[in-house]
Amino acid sequence: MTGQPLLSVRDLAVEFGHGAATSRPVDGVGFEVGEREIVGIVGESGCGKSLTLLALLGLLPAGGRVAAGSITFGGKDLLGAGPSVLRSLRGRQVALIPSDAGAALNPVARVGRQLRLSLRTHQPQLTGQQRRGRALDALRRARLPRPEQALAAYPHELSGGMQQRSAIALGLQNEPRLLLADEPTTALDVSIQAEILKLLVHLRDELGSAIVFVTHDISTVREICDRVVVMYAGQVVEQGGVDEVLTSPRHPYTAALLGSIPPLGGVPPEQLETVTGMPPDPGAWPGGCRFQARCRRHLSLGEPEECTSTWPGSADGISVQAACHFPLDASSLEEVRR
Ligand SMILES: Nc1ncnc2c1ncn2[C@@H]1O[C@H](COP(=O)(O)OP(=O)(O)OP(=O)(O)O)[C@@H](O)[C@H]1O
Repeated sequence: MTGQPLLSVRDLAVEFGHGAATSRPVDGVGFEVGEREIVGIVGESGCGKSLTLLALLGLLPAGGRVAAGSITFGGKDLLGAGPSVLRSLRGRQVALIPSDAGAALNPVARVGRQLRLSLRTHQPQLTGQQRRGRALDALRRARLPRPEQALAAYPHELSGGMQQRSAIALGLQNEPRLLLADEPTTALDVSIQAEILKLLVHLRDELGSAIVFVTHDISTVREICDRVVVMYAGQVVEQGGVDEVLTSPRHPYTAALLGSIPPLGGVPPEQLETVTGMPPDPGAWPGGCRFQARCRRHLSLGEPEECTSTWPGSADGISVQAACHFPLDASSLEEVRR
């Protein structure tokens, strides 16, 4: 990344509960997003990806709080910003594309009305006719086949793919600088998933928006992202350029995730591996490296003491490139893959 990042997240921690019942599902997360970059956040279910995204928008679920860290967007401190500043940023400069468009769209309002209402909130200077024109443009940009009909439709009258495109239109119509997409394709058929991914890349190219893309599927990261942030048990365990991280992962967890998808352009192995075992619970993080109990490298090195005693964490609030005491190189990567 060159120049000032658009978004900088440092040492972010999210907590629930109090006293002995406190849990910290996001624990010291740090990464940056440059203008026009597509950054993928990837990891197994429950590792804290969605909470990280929601914390950026000040939209944590009830009972959740940011317990530490800083979030800077376009040079502005988001955590110190009051609710009115956050409200004006949300939707206008930062927009969220949810995983379940059906739930995100209002079921009792026509799509066109929802688009126009959001435009009225964020761009009150527009006339009614301009709002209608913008709404139609947004649906065209989101590649809805019959945008005029979609404007007049209720969400339930549209297919899942069309609903998701409408939700994307809602997110992009104010031309935000940053789009946050939380598993935007999980509810869709495989062929439609690929189209939506292509659409996101196209929107980045056309509107110049940066995108943070959350997924549990590392193969989609390979398709659309410039950089990747790999999360495990509330922390970032590896981050860097997609080509580098996905061809030469340095953290054993990234290598394990990659072992569960077919290799790019290569012959798929007879059996794809899954990461064996379960991640630890956010209310009881183990000391040292949290992946250690499932780590083949730790086992093959004779269970070194460092792995259980210290976390090779973050530098200056930004998580390190590979948070491992014994990062993989070409030969040890082969070893953990065998
Ligand atoms: N409202 C809540 N109250 C208490 N704990 C919560 C709450 N929401 C999430 N958590 C905890 O935070 C963990 C991380 O949640 P998060 O939704 O960020 O995971 P994720 O990586 O996005 O998973 P998924 O891919 O399944 O969406 C959960 O496993 C849960 O333990």
